[in-house]
Amino acid sequence: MANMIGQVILSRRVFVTHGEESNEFKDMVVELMTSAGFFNIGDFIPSIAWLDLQGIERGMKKLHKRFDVLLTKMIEEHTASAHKRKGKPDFLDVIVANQDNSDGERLNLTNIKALLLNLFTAGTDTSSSIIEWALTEMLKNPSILKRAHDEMDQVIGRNRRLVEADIAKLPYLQAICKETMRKHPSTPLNLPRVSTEACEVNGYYIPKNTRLSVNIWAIGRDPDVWENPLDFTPERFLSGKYAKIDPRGNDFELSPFGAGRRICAGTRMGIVLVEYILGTLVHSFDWKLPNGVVELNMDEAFGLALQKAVPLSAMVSPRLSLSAYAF
Ligand code: HEM
Repeated sequence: MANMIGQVILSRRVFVTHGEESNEFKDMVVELMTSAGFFNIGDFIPSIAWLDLQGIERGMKKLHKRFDVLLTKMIEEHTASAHKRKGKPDFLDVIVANQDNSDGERLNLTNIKALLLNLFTAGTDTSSSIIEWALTEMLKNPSILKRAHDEMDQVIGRNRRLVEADIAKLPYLQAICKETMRKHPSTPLNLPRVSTEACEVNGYYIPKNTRLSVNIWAIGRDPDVWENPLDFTPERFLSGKYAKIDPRGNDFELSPFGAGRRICAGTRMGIVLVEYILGTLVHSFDWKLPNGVVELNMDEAFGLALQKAVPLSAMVSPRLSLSAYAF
């Protein structure tokens, strides 16, 4: 995931091999997302915030230093290879070229590092957790996996891998992604908001400066909105009353990317990443539970992102012709 975002932002994979560095990066993102979701007493009783009773601030500062080393290296390497991208600028080239905007404000190195950190962290853990939950649900419901395979065999066949252009012809795959975003939204409480004015919502008075969270997770499981909300039923998005519901911020029943002015900046990219990577994994492999495992653990771990408490383990075997796996 980080490598795909790296291609867009920096024109290169950020981790060349599956080694220590990429594992460390994943652990750092998970730590950041988990710490960001902690209930920090100091946020609610500001007079004792300086005590940092739970050590959350201390931990975040340590993590910040580790991210800083990684981002500094990425930016230095990008600057050194600028000559190779003449006429083909990437995201970071465009940002650097526009550091001085017309309002007289300047984007400094810290701002640019913060932006990269934001994109890498917001884009990786969110997308990968949806893919992991989708595979888990399919292993739990083999008829869904079979229907997805049948659709892919018809549209793509078994002699090549899925390409992005296939996705538009795979409505069942799209429905699986939507159903996963409904039941397992990767950012369950969205990002917090603060009310700039006092207001009333559904009869509740909300004073000015109140910190508010929208519980996307609960909305996705609300029986007043969804029939059998605890079931995993992608078919609900193929026909009938839910068919037109779209996750891109206009239908509030399903808003895994948030909504409004601060909606996820990577909504379109997130959807494509999830559909493409999940589609490729499902199309390319048969998926089975490891020998001896009969029941899947569906527990959720609390944090800013909704991780599986126990990572998915599965057995995969190839299902395409051998040549389809060649690079
Ligand atoms: C399936 C994948 C993703 C999901 C479910 C997701 C979800 C979210 C959510 C719920 C928010 C908060 C929105 C709000 O406050 O209303 C958010 C913010 C954000 N996301 Fe994503 N995201 C995903 C992928 C990505 C990707 C791929 C990128 C970029 C590479 C990205 C970049 C961002 C950024 C920069 C913000 C902050 C926007 C702001 O506050 O202005 N996200 N995302």
